[in-house]
Amino acid sequence: MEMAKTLMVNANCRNHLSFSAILNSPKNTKFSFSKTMSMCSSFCPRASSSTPKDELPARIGFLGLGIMGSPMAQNLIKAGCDVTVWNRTKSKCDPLISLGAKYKSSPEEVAASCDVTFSMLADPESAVEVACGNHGAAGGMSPGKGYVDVSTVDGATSTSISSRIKSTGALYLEAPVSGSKKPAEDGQLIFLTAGDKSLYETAAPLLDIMGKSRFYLGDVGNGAAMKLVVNMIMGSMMASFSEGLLLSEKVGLDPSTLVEVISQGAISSPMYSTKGPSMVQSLYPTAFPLKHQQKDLRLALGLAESVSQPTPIAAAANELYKVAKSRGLSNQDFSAVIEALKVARFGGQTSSFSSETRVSRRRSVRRGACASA
Ligand SMILES: NC(=O)C1=CN([C@@H]2O[C@H](COP(=O)(O)OP(=O)(O)OC[C@H]3O[C@@H](n4cnc5c(N)ncnc54)[C@H](OP(=O)(O)O)[C@@H]3O)[C@@H](O)[C@H]2O)C=CC1
Ligand SMILES: O=CC(=O)O
Repeated sequence: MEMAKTLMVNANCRNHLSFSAILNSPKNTKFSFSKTMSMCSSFCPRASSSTPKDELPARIGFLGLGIMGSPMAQNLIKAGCDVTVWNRTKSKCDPLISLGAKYKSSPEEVAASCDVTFSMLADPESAVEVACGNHGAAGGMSPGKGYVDVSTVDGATSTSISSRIKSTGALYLEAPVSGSKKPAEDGQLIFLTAGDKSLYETAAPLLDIMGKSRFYLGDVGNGAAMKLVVNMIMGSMMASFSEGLLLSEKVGLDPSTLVEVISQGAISSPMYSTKGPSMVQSLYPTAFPLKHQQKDLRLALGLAESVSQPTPIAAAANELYKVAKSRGLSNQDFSAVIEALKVARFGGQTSSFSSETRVSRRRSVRRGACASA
């Protein structure tokens, strides 16, 4: 078995089991880990020291080199991994090839030439296409290999990809990430994994290169569900923050001061502190595309529907993101959802946080207050 020659798993959890020992175990899916392993089976922070290069899976594939996939693959290359890349738009492979990555011209060829293949695709449709479509990764999978899908998709999609991959004898792990462009660049992602535990252990040193922590959540679907719940909350938070910024401005307050006030209190969040200042300037440099946030809300609402859980706040937020999409903001950062709340006026111009409008509005609010006093 190709993988077996290199795999010592999970320095982080202090378990040094070879991959061959795991796969050849009579109870493959229930191999007997030490108590230490069961203690850290749910949550593991990143290993404090880096895993020696010769303990990493030998050949790593990476499919999908968008905002997230590119820096994730780059971190693997920089850590000394042997990485083979593929992306639908080939030009996005070039910077990684110049860093030392190999290139194959289809997901199938990548999977055939690698031990563990990661995929980071836009949505359920592309995740299925790349895994199971014509010349998809499944065509190159076989026993001893693993497929780790880190895209944000719904549980049903993940389950169907899992079935196809496992029908080849390979292992499957869903591992969506929490954390955006900057955490991806800094190797600070949070992995929400579920599926084959032995592949989780094999992939752990790689996850630790790309992320700061990882959760193992059990059966396929649980990682997807956790990610959707997190992003449902995030989408609603951003919509609510947008309302607050615009309301503060309309009543004559400085939205930048609101951002500062929030940063010091109980609802402080890195998301508000990082995105707030640019939102005040009506700037939305893309880290997490708005179309993906709306996709996640749509999928989260489907998840809620499947268990009859009311989610009225998320449903309202979803409508707002749909409006933003219809205004051509799909590829802007999801903080551009604030634009959906700006009232059209002056021949179609929407309001903005220009200091001029802020000052004049503050004056007129004060005038109104005096007049009614
Ligand atoms: N950006 C973020 O902050 C975060 C994103 N995510 C999730 O990660 C995933 C990727 O996000 P991100 O990198 O931002 O997205 P991007 O839109 O930047 O990249 C999407 C990737 O999917 C590929 N793709 C899209 N459609 C197809 C298709 N039909 N066939 C093959 N490949 C396709 C794109 O290829 P091409 O280059 O050819 O278009 C590209 O590689 C999404 O599921 C997103 O929800 C999770 C956490 C954070
Ligand atoms: O999915 C987006 C994120 O920031 O996490």
